[in-house]
Amino acid sequence: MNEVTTFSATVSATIRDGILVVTIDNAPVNATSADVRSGLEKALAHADAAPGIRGVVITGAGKTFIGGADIREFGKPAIEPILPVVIEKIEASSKPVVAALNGAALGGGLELALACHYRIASPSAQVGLPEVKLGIVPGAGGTQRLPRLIGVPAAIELIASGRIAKAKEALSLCILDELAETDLVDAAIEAARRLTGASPRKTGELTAAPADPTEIDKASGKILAKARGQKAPAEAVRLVASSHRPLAAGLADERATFLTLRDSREAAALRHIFFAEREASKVAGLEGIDARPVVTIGICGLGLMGSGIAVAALGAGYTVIGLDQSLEAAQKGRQRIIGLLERNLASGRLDQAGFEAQATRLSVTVTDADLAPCDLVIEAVFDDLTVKIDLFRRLDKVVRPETILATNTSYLNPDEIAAATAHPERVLGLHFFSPAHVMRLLEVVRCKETALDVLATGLAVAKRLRKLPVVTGVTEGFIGNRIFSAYRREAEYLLEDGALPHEIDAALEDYGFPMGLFAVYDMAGLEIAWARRKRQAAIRDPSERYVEIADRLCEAGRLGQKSGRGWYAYPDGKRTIDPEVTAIIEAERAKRSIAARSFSQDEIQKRLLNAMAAEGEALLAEGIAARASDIDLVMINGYGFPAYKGGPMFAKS
Ligand SMILES: CCCCCCCCCCCCC[C@H](O)CC(=O)SCCNC(=O)CCNC(=O)[C@H](O)C(C)(C)COP(=O)(O)OP(=O)(O)OC[C@H]1O[C@@H](n2cnc3c(N)ncnc32)[C@H](O)[C@@H]1OP(=O)(O)O
Ligand SMILES: NC(=O)c1ccc[n+]([C@@H]2O[C@H](COP(=O)([O-])OP(=O)(O)OC[C@H]3O[C@@H](n4cnc5c(N)ncnc54)[C@H](O)[C@@H]3O)[C@@H](O)[C@H]2O)c1
Repeated sequence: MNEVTTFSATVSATIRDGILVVTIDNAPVNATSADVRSGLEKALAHADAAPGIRGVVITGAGKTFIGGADIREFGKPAIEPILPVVIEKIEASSKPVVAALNGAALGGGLELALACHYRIASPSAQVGLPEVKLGIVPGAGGTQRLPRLIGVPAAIELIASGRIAKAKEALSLCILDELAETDLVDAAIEAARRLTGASPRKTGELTAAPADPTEIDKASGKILAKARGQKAPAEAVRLVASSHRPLAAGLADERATFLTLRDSREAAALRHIFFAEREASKVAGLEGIDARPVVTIGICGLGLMGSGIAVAALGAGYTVIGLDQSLEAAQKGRQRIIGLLERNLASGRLDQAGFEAQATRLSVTVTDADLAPCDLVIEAVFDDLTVKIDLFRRLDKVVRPETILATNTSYLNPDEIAAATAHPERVLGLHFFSPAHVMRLLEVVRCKETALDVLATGLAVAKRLRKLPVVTGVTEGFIGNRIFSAYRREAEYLLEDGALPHEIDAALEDYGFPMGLFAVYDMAGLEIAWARRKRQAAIRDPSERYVEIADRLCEAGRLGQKSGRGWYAYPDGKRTIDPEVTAIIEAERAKRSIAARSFSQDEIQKRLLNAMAAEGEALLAEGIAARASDIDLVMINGYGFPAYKGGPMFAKS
């Protein structure tokens, strides 16, 4: 058994065939924390001083090589040695240093590997510089070394997008030198021995050929357009595009840029979201509670939502049994689902074998009894309480006692649905967002009676569906639609008070929303909200301010884009300010004797953000939302709130 040398709590090494094999073991993702950096520095010094050591291999314990710098250290005083110093020592080593990527090499992890003299990876490894997703740029040489290896255009695309590349692509890009078909560390030791005595391959000594502006624009154009309003991607492009400079100058510029961005509000917001996403599935009281096994999912109602949910479930490996109310509807639903699978096949998201496997796991029926094998049944039938209650009572008779029943309702009360069944403890809400096979957000609705293991199962299914689950209590509209309603109400107050739809939409788009509220309304259609307002008219609180402008539009047949007119006119499909709408708004103001005034974009943004945050505070006070960051996740992932602003609760703080 080779003797183990410990250099720090998280860095140890053994010597094999004259090669020092250094292992980073810093759960959960081998982030380059201060202890890791210190251990690596000592290991390098040890190798340098030991005549019997001819080379070094650096690898990670567990399933990750290095998940990046330790994000939790950001915003705290730097602890020496800083990562760039460790990386420079690797590159300057007189003995060959080989990176053995046993898993993901991301951010600082890839930057460390780029400074090694050879990079070998397991076929399952992934590489990337995702720093822009945290509002920063690579700060340990990535913007300077990567283009020296793969060229400026390819480096711009990877760094400005922050995307992750699989091992095969990384090899083809020359980020990696070799894929280990056998034991990774054995192959890395062999590589280190081959490099012993040869002149070291120092990435930093390569020269990045200058790229011409057209190449730079081609590599960055779409990425920067999509990242509208964010600083980091543009800074990444600038740093990579100027990587033909001497290395020292490029590294200095990169570090200064990294530090500026790291301390920005945008980076703080994106770090907030990074950790919020991981917090959201941690529900108090579920520790040690096992989820029930789910293999077969029933989906009742194969319309817009049900078909999307079916595609998501098939893609996650579940068997799906779809039920609709007639053979025609069931067949139509099946066709809709197969059509979506065929789109995935055509786009390359699915290969032929995958398509056939998923299609084989789908069956549709009109017979309740065919749902007997289901471990979970999700209903997505008409949003009518009687229909849903009747369905759940029918399901009670055919599924097993441990089968979980979930409702996808947007606005009905899941507690009322649960109360109508024989086993309310097995009922919860799974509120998908449309299109259900695309949108990550999934509100997991905890009903009054929902059992803990049922809730745990909902979260486990959400994770397997690659959704972002956020637990909510029962209230009308749950977290997202309740805040959206408050935000819409405030926007309509602003209309009565003097603003116009295009001014409000411009203020929202200036803030970072991809599309303003009224433009979204026209796209979704005004009739659903109108029908709900008419249903609620009888129970509306007369003391509450109610704006009738939207009712006037609907009464005039202005139901949105599909009717050619809504909050805007759409001559030849182009959204256009419509004086008729302005006249309707002015008439409503006159009815209320409101003296209209103009509003600045800042005033509009503040009023709408305050309305969202106030409703969020109410949701927290009522115990509907467990934490403010959950509310931020819902508004970012379900309603277009710009992630780099952190969400309404973060923005308010
Ligand atoms: C005078 C001197 C002044 C100072 C000078 C300073 C000079 C400049 C120094 C520059 C140093 C920076 C260098 C570098 O360019 C910057 C970076 O590397 S930023 C980080 C980049 N990496 C990432 O963005 C990857 C983030 N992580 C992931 O994508 C995933 O976690 C994963 C690695 C793919 C693993 O995925 P999963 O297996 O699903 O695991 P989870 O995502 O659930 O995470 C598990 C657990 O780990 C926590 N975690 C993950 N990554 C990090 C991280 N990088 N830092 C800290 N913690 C991390 C995550 O929050 C989970 O925690 P838990 O919920 O379990 O508590
Ligand atoms: N549309 C959205 O954006 C959205 C978003 C989230 C949640 N939801 C909720 O999802 C549910 C379905 O919405 P949708 O937009 O998919 O509706 P839809 O009209 O597109 O589909 C409903 C489907 O249910 C079927 N159906 C109706 N009654 C049935 C019954 N008794 N048994 C079996 N099948 C029956 C219909 O034939 C139809 O195929 C609603 O509760 C809605 O609130 C909708």
